[in-house]
Amino acid sequence: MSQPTQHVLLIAPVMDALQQQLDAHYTVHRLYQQPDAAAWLAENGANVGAVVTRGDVGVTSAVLENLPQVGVIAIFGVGTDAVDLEYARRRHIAVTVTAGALTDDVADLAFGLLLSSARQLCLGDRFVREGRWLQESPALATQVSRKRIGIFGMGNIGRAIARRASGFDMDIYYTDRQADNTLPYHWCDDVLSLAQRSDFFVVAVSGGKESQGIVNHEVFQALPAHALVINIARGSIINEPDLIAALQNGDIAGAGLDVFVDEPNVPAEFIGMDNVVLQPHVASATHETRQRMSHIVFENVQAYFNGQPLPHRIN
Ligand SMILES: NC(=O)c1ccc[n+]([C@@H]2O[C@H](COP(=O)([O-])OP(=O)(O)OC[C@H]3O[C@@H](n4cnc5c(N)ncnc54)[C@H](O)[C@@H]3O)[C@@H](O)[C@H]2O)c1
Ligand SMILES: O=C(O)[C@H](O)COP(=O)(O)O
Repeated sequence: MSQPTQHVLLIAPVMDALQQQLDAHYTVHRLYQQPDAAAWLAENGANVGAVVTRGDVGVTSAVLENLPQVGVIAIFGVGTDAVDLEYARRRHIAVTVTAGALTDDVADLAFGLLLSSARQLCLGDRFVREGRWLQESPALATQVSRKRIGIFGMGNIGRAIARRASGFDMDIYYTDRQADNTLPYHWCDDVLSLAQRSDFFVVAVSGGKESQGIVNHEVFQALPAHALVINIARGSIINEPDLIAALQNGDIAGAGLDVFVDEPNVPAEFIGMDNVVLQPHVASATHETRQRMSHIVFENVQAYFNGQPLPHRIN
């Protein structure tokens, strides 16, 4: 039986420690460093056994077309929206993710954004640094405890956000593809009815074609004017021009955003708004979690080349 080739194709940079570990065990090719990626793929693609990529970058089917022997796509992350899973299935290419490793950190950042937005932590910080406290009183902010939180997407991260919200005695509403009757939270039939019941509206649904732009003008109209919108999932889920308009028109009170449509480009309108808290897609970016994610990616690549079952396979 022929063994898979021991060549790894890295689509985008990942943690240095993971790159070093891959380099130590395999021949690693960095597609993002190739001046002519198409020419490189045509010449060398046949050798590649494993693809390593990030959730936000994925790998195109056009690249995979050039990799006839590839058997695994190991994603450093949980988002699969940048990989055509149907195509991978047809080609019998396994897909692995780092599920479980990042859930708590992402939920923590969602809550950090929620608290920062409601309690105006960034404005308070600026107020102290600029010495304005010496001359004026700080502004009042918005209470979080006992308010209503609407969670769009009750998957691993949505559930972890709900657990945190329980600690704040919040009233928890959610929607997803289907209700989970084992959950002690209020089910909403759709995203609009969720919006109507949300003081805080948190986007934790997966990205991809099905959810693209689903949080749009209609949703912003359904939200109360005091609502704050938090997004730690994917920029593509929110219609960004609609969100900007809703903020400009006062249809909602503010937003806390870790993800954007065209990262790392962030619309100038957001940058100019004091009621928007911005983060550079760092929800899983702690030393502990990124190490765990690296370990999982390596484990899967190693299992593949050793002909063993892949421990974190989803497709
Ligand atoms: N900001 C970050 O750094 C970061 C980190 C990790 C994950 N993420 C994003 O967060 C997303 C959620 O992660 P997770 O671990 O909770 O995933 P998950 O698969 O456990 O949960 C996703 C949930 O969304 C639901 N869903 C998907 N499409 C839907 C639709 N159209 N309508 C209603 N519900 C729908 C699914 O049923 C599922 O319950 C990921 O897909 C990823 O894109 C972002
Ligand atoms: O780098 C990223 O995109 C996140 O840290 C993790 O990826 P994900 O959002 O696809 O899970």
